Amino acid sequence: MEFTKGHGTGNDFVILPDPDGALDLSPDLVAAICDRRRGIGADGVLRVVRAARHPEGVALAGEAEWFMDYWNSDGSFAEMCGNGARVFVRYLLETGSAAPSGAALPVATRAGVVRARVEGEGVAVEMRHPRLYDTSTATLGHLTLAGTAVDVGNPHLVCPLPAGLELTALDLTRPPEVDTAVFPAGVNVEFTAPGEPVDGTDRHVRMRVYERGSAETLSCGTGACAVAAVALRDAHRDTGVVAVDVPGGRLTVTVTGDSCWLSGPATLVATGHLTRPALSRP
Ligand SMILES: N[C@@H](CCC[C@H](N)C(=O)O)C(=O)O
Repeated sequence: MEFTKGHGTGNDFVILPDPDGALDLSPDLVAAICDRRRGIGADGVLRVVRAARHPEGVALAGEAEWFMDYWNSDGSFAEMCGNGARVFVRYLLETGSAAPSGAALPVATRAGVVRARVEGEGVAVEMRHPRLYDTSTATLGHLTLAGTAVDVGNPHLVCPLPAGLELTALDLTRPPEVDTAVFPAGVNVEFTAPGEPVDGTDRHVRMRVYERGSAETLSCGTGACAVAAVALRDAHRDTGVVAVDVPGGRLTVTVTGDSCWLSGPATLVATGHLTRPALSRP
């Protein structure tokens, strides 16, 4: 099985080309591939399938040639992955699976079709417009934080830290406790703190994230969109440009009345051959 490894601001993925949807990918195999000691190691897997050849992509095949079949590192599915979509597009272009053009490139996902464009070294993806829909809490040990629930195709809970508490002080080695009545399918939890002003942006936020299905990651694109939407709401704005610093770098989110663009670096770092026996785990 051929693979490519790539990342967007440190959110890393194993990319598996499977144009005809012939690969027998299972949760166990995904978890084995993502294992950082016995496998290749990644936050998730991106299977590259023709939309027409994937059961969840076929209805979108008229709009997009390729379906991003995203899996979390524990072998669970997610509806959407913002950094994954940016790396997926980089892969399509670098392998010649899609032709570079002035027009935005459509990609089918479980959350619908997203459109992408190359911006120098980076890739920008037009995401679903974030929808703020509830309030809830996340608990880490003795610390309970209030937050805003945001739908970006997948679920998020954005929790600003109280003044005086630093992001580095949080222990994210364990999952935050969340209200399963509000988040029956689980949730990605972002912890945020304000950043210093950044030229060309309206807001600057720093964040750490505990991802559903992947634990703490260095970056989360949908999470950055959720964080930007909450930052703009808190500034009494509907639109604006927000710099979101994640442990793996900087993402920029541009929210207009009807669109939300996520941009940042997207890089391919290696290709190789995966042997299934080598992935067997005790
Ligand atoms: N890192 C991703 C989000 C991946 C999916 C998430 N863990 C979930 O289960 O919803 C991103 O960049 O958006």
